This record gives sequence, structure tokens and C-alpha cells, in this order.
Amino acid sequence: MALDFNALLAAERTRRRHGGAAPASASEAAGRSPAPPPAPCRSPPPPAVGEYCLPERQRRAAMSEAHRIQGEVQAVFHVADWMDEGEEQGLLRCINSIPDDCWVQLRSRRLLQLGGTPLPQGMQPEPLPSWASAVCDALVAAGVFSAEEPPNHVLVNEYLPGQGIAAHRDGPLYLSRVAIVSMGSHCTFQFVSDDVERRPHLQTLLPRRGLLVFEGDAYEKLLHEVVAQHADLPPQHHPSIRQQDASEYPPDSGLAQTPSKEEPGMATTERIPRERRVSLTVRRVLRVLS
Ligand SMILES: O=C(O)CCC(=O)C(=O)O
Ligand SMILES: [Fe+2]
Repeated sequence: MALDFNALLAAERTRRRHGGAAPASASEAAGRSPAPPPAPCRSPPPPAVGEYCLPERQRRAAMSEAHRIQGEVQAVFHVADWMDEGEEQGLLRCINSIPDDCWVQLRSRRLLQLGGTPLPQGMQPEPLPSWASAVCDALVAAGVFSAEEPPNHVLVNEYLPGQGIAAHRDGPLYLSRVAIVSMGSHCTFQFVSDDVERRPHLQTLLPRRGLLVFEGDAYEKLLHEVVAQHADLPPQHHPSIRQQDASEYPPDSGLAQTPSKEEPGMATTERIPRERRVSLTVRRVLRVLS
């Protein structure tokens, strides 16, 4: 797999030897919300560049037309199982070791920002921790971003069951393509109209370890949101999800045993309980100060 798990653990060990976790400045940057001031973060300087091996390109699925989610919305792609369980656990360990005071606690999620604070006048770049750089490198290797315009910014969002992110647009400070990696749990993700109706245009279940990429109208015209709920309809109830993703939750997996509490009218619908979800929103900030 492209993220080298052993290297990731080695990086984590090195970080611990140096007495701390991956550092991060943190402030809200997603969507239209105003950016709060950076949180105080007493973490140590970033680990030395080069301690983390580059991914093995050949073992990770490259994104292609086959991953396009068919439907009225242009252009949304999903790659199921983009990372394996070992990588997911390794990355979560790195993220879990980040001190609490690096995170910004919002009402319905916790976040931290890596790479700098994007501002209209430009972003003062900050070094990415090695695990975040490895994800960025893997996205370039997978063809999601070009080598000429690689990602330079990673937003880590943590959602507890029942939490989500309200409908928003990521905005013009970034290249109009975003990659979102899901870890720890699935969630319901939807694109809605940018008007008072908030009409859903595409709703899909994002499984853990999957990669969502969108651009075009999905980035520029529609709003997107993570629906704040405690359990989600399984993939077969989302017409746009690919069969490949539905296999993530086979009927005998024990995951689909919770009767719906949120839609009592749908007595036969069983929802999948959500767990703590951590996502990486990986983007390229267009204006970087030198
Ligand atoms: O967590 C997610 O899947 C979405 C995050 C998002 O939309 C953002 O960070 O702008
Ligand atoms: Fe977003």
C-alpha cells in the first residue's frame, strides 16, 4: 500500500523519542465560516524531514474514470479501500497523539489545520508533519493532484457520533479540487443546492478508509455537508454508491443491526451506527507567501 505502514510506525516512534506529537497550527478554514484565531499549541517542532518513507506507488489504487460517481452532479469520485486497516490505524495513532491544545473545538466537530492558515492575501506556509506529507504524496501518486500543483494543506476534522459539518463551499482560496480521506467511521455525505431549499443533489455513504474527490460543479456551485446523525443508512439505500462500496457492509457483518431511530416511518430500514470519524481534507492553497 502506498503509505508505508512500517515507516509510519517508525516515524511515530521517532516522534515519541523526541518527546511529542505532530504539531499543528489550528483554525477554522472550511467553508464560509470565519477563521478563528490560531489556537495556542505547545507541541514541539516538526519531526525532521525525511524520516518518513515515500509511498510504494504500485500498491495503491490510482483514481480513474471507473471511480466516478454517476449522477447529475459533476464531478465526484470515490475510491473504496484507498488505505488498508494498518495504515488507517497508523495514521489515527499519529493524529491521536496530537495534544488537545492544538485542536479547535467547534460545536459539532473538532479540527486542526496543517500547512498554514489560508488567507485572501496568501498563506504563510508551515511544514506538514511527515504523516500528512505522506498522504499528500500518495494523492499525487494516485493522480488526484498533479506533481506540478501538489497539495499543501491538510485539515483534520474529528466528528463524534451525532456530529457533522453544515452545508458549505470550500471557497476560492484553494484549487477547486478537494480530496477527503475517511478514517474510523463511515458517514452520510451530501451535495445540496446553494439556496434556501438546500435540495439534495447527491447523497452517498462514505465508508471508512475511502477517498472522496470532487471538483467542477460539485466544488464550485453546490454546497457539501456531513449529515449530523448517530447512524446512517447502508450503502444500498444510496443509489449513487458503487457496489464495491456496498460490500464494506455485508448483511451478516453485524453492522446493520440497529433499527432506525431517526426515521420511524421506515420500520424495515436498519442504520449503521456511527463511530468517531476522523477525516483529512487535503487541498492546494493557491497563494503561498514566500
Ligand atoms: O469531513 C468531511 O468529510 C468533510 C470535511 C469538509 O467538508 C471540509 O473540511 O471542508
Ligand atoms: Fe468542505
